[in-house]
Amino acid sequence: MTDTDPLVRFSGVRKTYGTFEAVKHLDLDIGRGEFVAIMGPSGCGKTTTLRMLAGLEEPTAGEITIDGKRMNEVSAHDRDTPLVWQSLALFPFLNVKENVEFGLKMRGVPKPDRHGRAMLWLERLGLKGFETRRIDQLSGGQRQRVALARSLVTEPRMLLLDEPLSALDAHLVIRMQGVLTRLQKELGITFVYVTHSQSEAFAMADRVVIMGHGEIAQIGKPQEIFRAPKNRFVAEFVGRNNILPGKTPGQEIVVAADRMQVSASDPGEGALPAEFLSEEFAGTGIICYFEGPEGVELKAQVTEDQLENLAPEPGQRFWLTWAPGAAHVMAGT
Ligand SMILES: Nc1ncnc2c1ncn2[C@@H]1O[C@H](COP(=O)(O)OP(=O)(O)OP(=O)(O)O)[C@@H](O)[C@H]1O
Repeated sequence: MTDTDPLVRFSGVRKTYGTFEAVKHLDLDIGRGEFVAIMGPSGCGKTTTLRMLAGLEEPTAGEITIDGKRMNEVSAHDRDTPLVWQSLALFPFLNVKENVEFGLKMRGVPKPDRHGRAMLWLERLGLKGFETRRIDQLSGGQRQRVALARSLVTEPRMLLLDEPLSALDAHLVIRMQGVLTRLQKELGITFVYVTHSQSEAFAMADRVVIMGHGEIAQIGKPQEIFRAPKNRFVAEFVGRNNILPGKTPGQEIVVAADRMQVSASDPGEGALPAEFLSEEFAGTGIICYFEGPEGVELKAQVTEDQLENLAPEPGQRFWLTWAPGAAHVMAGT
């Protein structure tokens, strides 16, 4: 094994429940120290994929290796792959420190050592002073940090996270995203993070795996997936994209909403006439929705100043244009 060999390899992995194929065929390498997010709509097989990596489900076919060793038959207990998930599963009858120490106790680490390591991780996660609190005396964000400390205290090579932030308020999600990315980079641990949230995946991951119907639809850096979706499924899932007919029959192009320009008068050839429908404030700008030719929905992101100048009224006619370089031709459906 060299450092450049992947830490994890899924080769032709399939998982069926009865006749239902939850994961059809998965080939995926995950590098050492990489932050990979697996994203996709509900039921696409992302949790099943993570559970197979954790050893909680056995693949029906194919092979999963960690560090080059076949893992298919290795139980969760005998793997170095703790899983953090939304429901946390902290022990309510143990206090904060006891929760963090639990994994070490199970591994027979002596008491003074346990104490020192638990305190170190509580401090790293900003939980100093909370050692003797009961779990029900903590906020959601604090509980999540206890869960992380509990998983990280055993210093695993890899941490698996299944929608760990989905129960938190929006402002806490942003803070926890910062905590997670900082920890991951500092520790150099591999993170495999399952989420249905594009903003979480794109904000944190080095690479994003988009899954649909038990298969990988695209793997790439967040920007690649956003700017160059491979097919309609990815383009629609990522959102804020316009999918338009290309120059040749059957071809489709994608233009991201932030690359669409809106004019109140017809700028000439190539402009798409569109009726204004509504607008939506979206943090980074304002998304304007239009109805284009043949009822197709179109989106353009504008600034507040632009919106003020356009002063669009529902039903009003506008023209949408984009620079030639802004259109990405999709490879397939
Ligand atoms: N134990 C099981 N028995 C039968 N079917 C299952 C089982 N576990 C999962 N499935 C099915 O497999 C498919 C994939 O499930 P999975 O939990 O991996 O999806 P997911 O992408 O994580 O979805 P979500 O975002 O809703 O959690 C779903 O259709 C689900 O109903």
